[in-house]
Amino acid sequence: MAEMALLKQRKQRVCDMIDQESEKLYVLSQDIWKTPELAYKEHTAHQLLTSFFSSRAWEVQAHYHLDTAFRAQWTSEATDSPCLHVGFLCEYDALPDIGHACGHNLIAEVGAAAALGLRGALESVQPPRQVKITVLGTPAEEDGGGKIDLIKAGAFEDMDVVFMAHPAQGDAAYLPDVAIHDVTVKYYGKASHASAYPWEGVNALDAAILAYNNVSVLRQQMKSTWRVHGIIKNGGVKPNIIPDYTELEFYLRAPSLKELYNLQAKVYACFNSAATATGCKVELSTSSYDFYEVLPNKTLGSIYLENGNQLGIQFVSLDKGINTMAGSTDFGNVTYEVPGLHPYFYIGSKTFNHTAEFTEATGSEEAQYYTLRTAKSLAMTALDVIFNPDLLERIRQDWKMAKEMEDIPSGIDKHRDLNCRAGCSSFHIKNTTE
Ligand SMILES: NCCCC[C@H](NC(=O)CCCN)C(=O)O
Repeated sequence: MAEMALLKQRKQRVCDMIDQESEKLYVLSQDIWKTPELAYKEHTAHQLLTSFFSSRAWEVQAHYHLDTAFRAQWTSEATDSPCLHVGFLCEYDALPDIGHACGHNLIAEVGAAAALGLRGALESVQPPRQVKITVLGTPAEEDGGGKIDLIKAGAFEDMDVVFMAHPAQGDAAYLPDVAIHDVTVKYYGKASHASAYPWEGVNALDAAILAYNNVSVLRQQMKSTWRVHGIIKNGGVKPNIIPDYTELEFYLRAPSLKELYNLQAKVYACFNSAATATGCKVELSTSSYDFYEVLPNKTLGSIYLENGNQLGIQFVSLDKGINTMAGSTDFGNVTYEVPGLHPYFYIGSKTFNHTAEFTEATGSEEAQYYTLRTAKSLAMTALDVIFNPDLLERIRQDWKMAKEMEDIPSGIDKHRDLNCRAGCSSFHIKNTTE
């Protein structure tokens, strides 16, 4: 009973600590929201966040493996037991033209607030074992996948559990974020005067249209959980010049890597056959890592639900979920490295991510109550893991089982691109350290 009472006290300390910092946390997320920056170019956000932690006596490493990534760390007083390492992730990249329409400014705030709250609780009571808290600033979720660069740099190697949370239309401990593969399709033909001697041309726009229509007819054979969506970025320059170059961009998604690989082969056949039919050359390339699906962790999810319920969160269940199909996130790749939890949280608006209306909602004061409540729930979940060693063992068991369910197709070098196996001619990651 005493232990329970103590834990309750510590959780209250988490909430008090976050409430004490609410003003500064709001300013932090507002300043990020007001200066939307794209993937790998989040220089202002990086500066705001590193200053935020440096001014609170965290050990900060700016430009951590990436120009706009950072690491902030705090370790409790040393005891003789092995250290337990908890990670909180901050995202802060915006979308082109519509700013923070996915609320990554609030993701950063949640990560910062949860870390402050957990540290506050641990400083007020000596934990039974040494605890290290790491806040990782992970740029470029919307385009490229900064977390994967950090995985490859070893940033997650000794973490025991990692948390973040994402704004949405309701609260859910887990949504099935799916695996994704991006591909850019370039067709090369031969220009000619479209009226005088069209027969001399090789029409790259015909190839693009055929490719798009090939995918459209493929849809009737696609599983309902697969997604293929794309745009034509370049369709030619003038009607009287047979296009000698066209460019398309597609995202392919599936609930698992195995299915993504299967889907990719089918869609690549659509692109290649359009080249054959028109006599064009085709080049398939990507500038983003493949994101893996987010592996669920039942134990972490149930602890989070308990803590969220204590704070009055009304969770939606998957069957009545806000949306049983989520998007994709490079947090999925992180869950293959370390047990993780990536809940969704209501921000006071039913508008949809990636819309101008959601941008307004993520910059609103109303979002703050929900954002801080989510941070409290995450930090309280971390406290449960720290003070109940059995939980960590169960979390690890869940993680091992989830990974075994989705053994990555053999021969795929983890966190490289599936393209290597499916005929993609080039794979170049936009990486500011190059
Ligand atoms: N390489 C493209 C990645 C697109 C990621 C993008 N992510 C989000 O919208 C955040 C969803 C959070 N689960 C997507 O289109 O899914």
